[in-house]
Amino acid sequence: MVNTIGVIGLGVMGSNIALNMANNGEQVAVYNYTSDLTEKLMAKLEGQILTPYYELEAFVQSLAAPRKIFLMVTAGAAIDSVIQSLIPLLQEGDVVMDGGNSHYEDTERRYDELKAHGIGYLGIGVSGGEVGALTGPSIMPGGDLHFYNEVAPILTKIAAKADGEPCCTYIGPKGAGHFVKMVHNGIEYADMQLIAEAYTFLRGNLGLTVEEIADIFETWNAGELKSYLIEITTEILRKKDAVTGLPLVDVILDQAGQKGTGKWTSLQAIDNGIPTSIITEALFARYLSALKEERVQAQPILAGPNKRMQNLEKEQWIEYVRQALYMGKICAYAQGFTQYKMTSEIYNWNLPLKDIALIFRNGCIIRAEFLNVISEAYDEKADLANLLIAPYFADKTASYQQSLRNIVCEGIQSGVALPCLSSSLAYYDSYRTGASNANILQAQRDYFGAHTYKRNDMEGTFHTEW
Ligand SMILES: NC(=O)C1=CN([C@@H]2O[C@H](COP(=O)(O)OP(=O)(O)OC[C@H]3O[C@@H](n4cnc5c(N)ncnc54)[C@H](OP(=O)(O)O)[C@@H]3O)[C@@H](O)[C@H]2O)C=CC1
Ligand SMILES: O=C(CO)[C@H](O)[C@H](O)COP(=O)(O)O
Repeated sequence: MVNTIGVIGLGVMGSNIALNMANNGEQVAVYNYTSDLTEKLMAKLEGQILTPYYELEAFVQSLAAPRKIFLMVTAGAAIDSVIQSLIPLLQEGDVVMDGGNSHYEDTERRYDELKAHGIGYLGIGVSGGEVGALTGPSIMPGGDLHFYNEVAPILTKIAAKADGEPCCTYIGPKGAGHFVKMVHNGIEYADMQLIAEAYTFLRGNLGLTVEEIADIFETWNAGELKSYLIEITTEILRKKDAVTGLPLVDVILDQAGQKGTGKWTSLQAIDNGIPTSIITEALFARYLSALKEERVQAQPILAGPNKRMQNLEKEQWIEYVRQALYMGKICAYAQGFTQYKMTSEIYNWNLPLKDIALIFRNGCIIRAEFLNVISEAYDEKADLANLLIAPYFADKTASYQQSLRNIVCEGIQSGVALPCLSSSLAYYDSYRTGASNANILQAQRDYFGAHTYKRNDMEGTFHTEW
């Protein structure tokens, strides 16, 4: 049997990626290091042909040369372990692809190791969740272009399509693909948290029911906020708990999980001086949510504002929330794309920002109508410093900033935390401030540590005997 591609790791994502490949005409060999998942997958096949292997060597030998192997295993040590088992079985020219959420620096290390053996290594960001893996994810491949070109016919076939184009494009060398996926997830955290805050305001400050909010989200999803995350949140809000009959969201414990990619996004930004405050606030919101017991204990101890809740005019304030959410989203994506731009310059990756926006239009978790305007902004000016100053976004924020101010002020006055909406406004206001207060910081640093400062009226470095 000669298989055209092999998939290792048959969990949630790997089994569906393998089926997606088979549905697109590939002869797919599958292997999992424990046999249970392989048997489970083989039992649920509906006409698709996958060929299972229970020994790694037989799996590798079944593949046409040069071999193409797609890993979809738990990120971290498991990937290293699989790679170490594969190396003695592979030949020069074979290509190993890692489709998991690996840290891009791990990908660079693995790339170097496999390159020394003449084996190609592609770090491939895959987004779309369980369903996307089967029906078409967004795919972000990084590594050597000639190795990408060998697997591109398969990857582009299995990818989601937007306007008939595959949501898969070559991202850049070495770890660039996994880097782009990592920041995608950071943006995802911010987008999710912004939606959660809009929900909080509609529910708490406007007193709307979960069903009413579902209807509002459905309406929003027909306009400029149209996105997968708004769409699924509408469905989530409509779901009733089978046990209590309550909206399911009302019985879900308010402690958010996370698997690390959002944290890595913030750490990378902090390490490299990239301002991603909204993304990081979204991460911290998850961390604070995890302190459930402490929050419950603090609730009766800590005072809130004296001000009583205002009776807000609903229709008007629903529109403010919509505009505030859109504006928050613009600021969060501006931060994520700034992280792409600045990191691309650090590594000399030449990341294709316009194409990244294009491949995010379908398949991935942050897919949205909005990505069309982002791609247009980079089409007009490839070296745009920040999305906020692109004409479309400058006009939009000019129209919507007052709504964001209204919502943030009302949240502050009523004692409702809106960390990402507030952070969006602070980012917007800071970015549009030509003369900031960093002069005070520089003076303080020079006062206590003789760190010196620069002047805005003459060249040179100065120190004052304060
Ligand atoms: N779920 C999602 O929505 C998305 C996930 N991802 C990423 O894709 C990757 C896979 O995720 P997912 O399919 O959800 O995870 P699962 O937990 O469902 O699957 C993990 C797979 O890795 C295998 N595995 C675990 N440890 C080892 C090991 N030491 N050696 C060999 N194989 C091992 C597991 O085999 P066994 O069960 O037999 O141990 C299983 O096949 C992760 O990196 C994840 O972050 C990316 C995009 C979306
Ligand atoms: O990559 C993904 C989506 O794009 C995965 O679903 C990932 O697990 C999401 O991150 P987290 O679990 O930290 O919320």
